[in-house]
Amino acid sequence: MTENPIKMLLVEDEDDFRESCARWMRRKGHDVSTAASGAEALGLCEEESFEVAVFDMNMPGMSGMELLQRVHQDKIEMEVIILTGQGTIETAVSAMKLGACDFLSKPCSLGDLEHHCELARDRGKLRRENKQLKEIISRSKPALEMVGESPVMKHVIKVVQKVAPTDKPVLIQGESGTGKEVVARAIQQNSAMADKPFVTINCAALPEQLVESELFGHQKGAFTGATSDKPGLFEIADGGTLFIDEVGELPLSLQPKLLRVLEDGSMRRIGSHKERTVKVRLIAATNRDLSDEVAAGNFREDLFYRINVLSLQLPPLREREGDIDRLIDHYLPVPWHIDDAARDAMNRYSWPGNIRQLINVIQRATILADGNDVTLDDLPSEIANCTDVPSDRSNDQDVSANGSAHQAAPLPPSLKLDDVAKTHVLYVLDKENGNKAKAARVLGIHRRKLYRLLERFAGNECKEESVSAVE
Ligand SMILES: Nc1ncnc2c1ncn2[C@@H]1O[C@H](COP(=O)(O)OP(=O)(O)OP(=O)(O)O)[C@@H](O)[C@H]1O
Repeated sequence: MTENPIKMLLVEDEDDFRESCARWMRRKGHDVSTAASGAEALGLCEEESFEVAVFDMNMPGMSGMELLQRVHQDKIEMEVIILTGQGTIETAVSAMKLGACDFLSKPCSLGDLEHHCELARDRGKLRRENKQLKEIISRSKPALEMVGESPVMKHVIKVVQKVAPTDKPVLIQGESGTGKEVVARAIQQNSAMADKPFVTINCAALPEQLVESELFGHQKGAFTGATSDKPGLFEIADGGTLFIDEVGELPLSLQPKLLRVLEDGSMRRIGSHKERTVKVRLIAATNRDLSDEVAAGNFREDLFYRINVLSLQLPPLREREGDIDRLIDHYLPVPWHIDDAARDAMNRYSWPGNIRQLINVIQRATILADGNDVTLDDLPSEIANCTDVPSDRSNDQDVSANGSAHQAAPLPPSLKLDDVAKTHVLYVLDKENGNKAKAARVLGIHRRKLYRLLERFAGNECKEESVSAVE
């Protein structure tokens, strides 16, 4: 009995030959399905996936070659061996061109058939792994250095080291730009799955309809535009880690499907009846309070408990004592310097966009500065003119809405609230290079609310324009 059974499909119209091959392969421990025609074989391929298929070339109705063509067209993934009574070089070449991986002439010994099937299975496995690696390389970035020696960050690093070796789901919560993805990668790098896929998806960055197809894949024809079968990220991450960013944005309608795959690893591509099993460690992140979302009915309670087995709260940058200086030194390229006044201003500022914002400010400063010295003049005015006292030195300060110790300079009373909001929203959008999902996260509002605000601002502008035109 083999220790490594092949899941295979044998398509042969001659009943005796088909059944004797199948019996022999089953006795060897392989998982064999049989079909007496091409049409029957295609039906089976819709229900199940196979590692290897053996097609007889000469069958009434659909020939082995036509069947191979259909498999190729429908992008059914399996290794195909063609079996023929008249093994000519030309037929072999045509079959290979159509994607067959091997060719066997009848009569062949059953031992030969098994050997060729094993080779095909191994080749298919390598091909899939190769494809998977390419996907992962194109999606993933190298592990990033976690800068931070503040007591709160030392605590975070300790928790990361504790949770990483388990294969349990982890929920990372924290404001936008605090490094949730960096921490997710650190967890994966310190886990037993470090050399396995790390695949990411950001639910806020994708339209609702696309999230399901990205996560679970789809079958050809499942919806307009589904021109071929596509594996989902759960399949791509199989054996490794899936990082779902902004999990709070996951449409309510999709949440049962996520719960199911987390519970028993089973899932189906959109439009497919075929049940697939995956083993994936989930790391989810959110900049919202998910328990509030549960209370508001936007997030299923059972899913919340499922993903919140281990949780980690990332502190905002303003609460990381001493880390602003470390991050400035880390991100300021050699041979740049920053003067004390600029450094102090950066230490006073409350960084609503956290580390991401700090990196942008440094990049901007190195573009604007003369020579290699960053001064106050090279910082955005809200930082250069910031009069805040850093949170660690301001226990008796007022606490602003975003939790920072904040004493904002009063604005001229003549300003309308809408104008202030518009200026701030457009400023953040500009900072995020027009990326609305990111801007919404920095602003702490839902993406759809940002769209509504932008529409309103655009509407106001139109009204203003038409008013001045009338005037
Ligand atoms: N501890 C850290 N040390 C150095 N760089 C960091 C650290 N944490 C985050 N960064 C950098 O800050 C930027 C934002 O980090 P990241 O994308 O992980 O944040 P996030 O919390 O996932 O943001 P969002 O909620 O917007 O998705 C990245 O460029 C990342 O490399």
